[in-house]
Amino acid sequence: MPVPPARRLVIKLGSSLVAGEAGPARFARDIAALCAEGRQVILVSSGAVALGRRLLDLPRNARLDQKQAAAAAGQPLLMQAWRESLAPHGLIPAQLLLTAQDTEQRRAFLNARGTIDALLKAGAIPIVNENDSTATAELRVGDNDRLSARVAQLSGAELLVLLSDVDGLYEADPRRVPGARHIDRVAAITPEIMALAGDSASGGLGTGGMRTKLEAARIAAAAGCATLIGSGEGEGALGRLLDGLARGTLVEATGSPASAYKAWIAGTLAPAGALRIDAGAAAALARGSSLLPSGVLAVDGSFGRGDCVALLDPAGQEVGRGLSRYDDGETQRLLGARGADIAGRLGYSRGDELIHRDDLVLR
Ligand SMILES: Nc1ncnc2c1ncn2[C@@H]1O[C@H](COP(=O)(O)OP(=O)(O)O)[C@@H](O)[C@H]1O
Ligand SMILES: N[C@@H](CCC(=O)OP(=O)(O)O)C(=O)O
Repeated sequence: MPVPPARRLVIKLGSSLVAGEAGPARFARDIAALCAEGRQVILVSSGAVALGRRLLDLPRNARLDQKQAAAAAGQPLLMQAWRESLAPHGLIPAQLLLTAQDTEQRRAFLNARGTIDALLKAGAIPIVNENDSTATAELRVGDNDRLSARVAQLSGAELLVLLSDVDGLYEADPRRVPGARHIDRVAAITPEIMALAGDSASGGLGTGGMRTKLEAARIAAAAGCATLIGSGEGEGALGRLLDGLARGTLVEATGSPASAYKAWIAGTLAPAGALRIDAGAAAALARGSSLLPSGVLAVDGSFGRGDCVALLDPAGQEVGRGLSRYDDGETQRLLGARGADIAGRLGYSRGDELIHRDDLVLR
């Protein structure tokens, strides 16, 4: 099965793989090989609850508060296991504990995105888990399949790999129906496809089963990211899956991460304010440039960093919209400034552009 090439990948590893006997060490060689090829790898690792439950001797059917306690005790063990696995390959793990809010609220989303970008630039491997110990019932994503899809969305990944104890989607749970047929490729997550998926049956370690994997694939697809569901069992499983040597289920993406991100800016956001720009700036934007402070004449409305603002030309026509790097007060102080003046005027700089071209959509 040909696997789409991806520069940035999110790889999610289920509890049964990470907190089981073999631990995460068997993935390290394949992760190192991906990095050596110049690919950017973000891991979403489950396992904190299972490891902590063992350490604290809590029952399998623990209450929510006991699971939260288990996650608090297990998370350091999980990171220790990853550190010991990655260090021999010269790789540095970095922990990110996210809540649902971090992936849904725009400012938190952009913050998490910035941190992941900075970690990848510094050569580290971001290892994400949900912040289980403090997330309340209403604020939880609840399973790492969906969390990993949110991470794929916020990091602009092209491929989400869901590694589990099963080599993809079957027409029925193969643990319950031994002769069930394997499905190689899914063009879209329709209700008929969703109906094939059952809950977790992996001896009580996993959360969500195939259902949450398909929900994750649907979120990822809408963000322009394909999903590959496969087995992570055995040495070299990740490499074999990505090389098309082991079977899995590929769920296709709709469009690209960049087009999905721009559609999100253009369609889902109501602008919080507006920037009146001059004719030169409007022409530069049409040529594909970012918006610099020197082309902005006036600031309307009240907006924060990361908020969406409309861009109005001298005739008052909206020529586009984008996410502002500076809030309304900062933007006001930057009117007419050149890049080099920004730090002088504000005492700091978040970059020369008011709106970077990647965060900008023209009408
Ligand atoms: N249609 C299906 N195809 C494949 N697996 C299924 C299906 N329905 C339910 N499952 C179950 O989903 C399990 C994988 O999910 P889960 O136990 O949550 O794993 P993980 O911990 O890796 O997230 C499989 O072991 C399998 O028993
Ligand atoms: N955040 C939890 C994992 C939740 C979860 O989705 O588990 P799994 O189905 O094994 O990927 C933990 O670290 O134990």
